[in-house]
Amino acid sequence: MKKCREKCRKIQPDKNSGGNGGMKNIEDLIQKAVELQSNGLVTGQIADELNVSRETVTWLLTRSKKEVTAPAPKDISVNWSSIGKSATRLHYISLALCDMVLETLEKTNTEVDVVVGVAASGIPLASMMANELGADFALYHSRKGQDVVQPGHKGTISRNFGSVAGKNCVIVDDVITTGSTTMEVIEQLREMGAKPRAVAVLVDKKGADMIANVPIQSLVRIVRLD
Ligand SMILES: O=P(O)(O)OC[C@H]1O[C@H](OP(=O)(O)OP(=O)(O)O)[C@H](O)[C@@H]1O
Repeated sequence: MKKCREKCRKIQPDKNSGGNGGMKNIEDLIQKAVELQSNGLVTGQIADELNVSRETVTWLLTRSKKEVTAPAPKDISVNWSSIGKSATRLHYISLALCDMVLETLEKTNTEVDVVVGVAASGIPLASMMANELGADFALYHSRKGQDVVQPGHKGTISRNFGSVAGKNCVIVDDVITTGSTTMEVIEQLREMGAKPRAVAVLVDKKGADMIANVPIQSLVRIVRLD
């Protein structure tokens, strides 16, 4: 623990931001949405960047023009930059996710062959988890990361890293919002002959136990009461 504290002291607090990448309230979120829009990002990209729904982005951008009368959409903005900024913190979080995945896979006596990181935000955690589990690391580029998404376009496994065919896979991402990316990765891996066995994420905003028959493990699961 002393070693941990020594390492942790090296992590620099963000100036002017309270240490969480600068988004503390709705006004910060609005400002960030406007900034991303002026950098050329479209609604879906801003939504992914802020880990909120498209509807919320539309609301934030309208509100920035002081035009809004509608109440805010029911949504939760996820900012995990206090973890993502530090390899040390990512490492400890990846250990927790490994523990949760192993607990799930023990029930079916399944070994992990490959940890598949979903680009971009799933990559650092997946890489650290693969190291810890003694498994290969593979990288999945989702459809929505493509410049122009046409019907029939598929996501891809990067050839620079591990392959997945015939292997037990654990899929790692940062956040599940609608679950469409997770669904896509599972379906795509199955088409490639892989066996998706578990999904590990930091935050599951959908509150799902399973997606396409694959168990979901999350550090934090959001469950709406309304
Ligand atoms: O459950 P969903 O509604 O599909 O949304 C979740 C996905 O959206 C974000 O990915 P994005 O493609 O924006 O890439 P990023 O990792 O670079 O943020 C996030 O990292 C998940 O992969």
